[in-house]
Amino acid sequence: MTGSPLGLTGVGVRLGVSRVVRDVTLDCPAGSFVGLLGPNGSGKSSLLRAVYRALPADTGTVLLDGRDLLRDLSAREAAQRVAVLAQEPGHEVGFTVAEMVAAGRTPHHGAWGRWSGDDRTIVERTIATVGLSGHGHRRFDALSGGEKQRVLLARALAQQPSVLILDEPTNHLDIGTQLALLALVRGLGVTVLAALHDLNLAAAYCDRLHLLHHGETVAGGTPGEVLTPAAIARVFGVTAHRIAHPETGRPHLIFSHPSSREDLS
Ligand SMILES: Nc1ncnc2c1ncn2[C@@H]1O[C@H](COP(=O)(O)OP(=O)(O)OP(=O)(O)O)[C@@H](O)[C@H]1O
Repeated sequence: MTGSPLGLTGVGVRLGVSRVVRDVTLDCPAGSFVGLLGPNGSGKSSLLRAVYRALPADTGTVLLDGRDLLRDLSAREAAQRVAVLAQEPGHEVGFTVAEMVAAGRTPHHGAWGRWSGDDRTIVERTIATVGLSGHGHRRFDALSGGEKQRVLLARALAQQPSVLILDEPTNHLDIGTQLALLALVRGLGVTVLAALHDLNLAAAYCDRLHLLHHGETVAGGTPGEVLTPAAIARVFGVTAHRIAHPETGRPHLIFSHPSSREDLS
């Protein structure tokens, strides 16, 4: 792999007797937004979990800033460099927004380490970045799902990671909040590897895409290269018509409903 912040080579994950990820190789160039696509059960979350070390990879290597993330970095070093925003907004109770975001600093000084002015500045800045200035005192458990995801994004950014991992971060969010969250992440310029379900959101926001099917990468490249009607039919079993988005020119898919598919045949 090159000097990219994150590079996976031949990564495989076994769960019980099942091989759920097989020989995945991909590269996340600095500042890029890389999307992982695939049907339910295709291995997206398992692959991401292997990258952030919540699951063991039984084959392959993951290089982070040139170091072997799975073997050479301590848990704390890995936590300093890889931040995760998962699909379910948290259910943590009793914490304020500021306390939740402050937890992102823990890997940098340990649970009982000294809290510095820099930490405070980083927390305030990341709360502002996600548009929640003035909300630091609010109770996290009283926020809407979209606000919670913004707080959890701020917590991830407060880690000042090399790489941000997103696992279906916009599930359960309304379309306006989905767009706002992805635009926010994209505008940060951080290196992102994200599992996404919505192919059109992936086309709109990702620089590169990798399509997983039964745990294997079946296509990789730009949205235009990956999101072909043939690949969509093969992997998702649906008919898609591709147009250019009228504003951005990026690929945009329109799906046939099963009845109209029958009409077409
Ligand atoms: N603990 C487990 N033991 C055995 N198999 C598992 C376990 N957890 C998940 N799997 C299987 O691993 C495969 C990959 O699941 P994974 O959650 O990684 O896919 P995904 O692409 O993220 O799916 P989704 O889009 O539904 O979230 C699935 O077939 C799933 O049933």
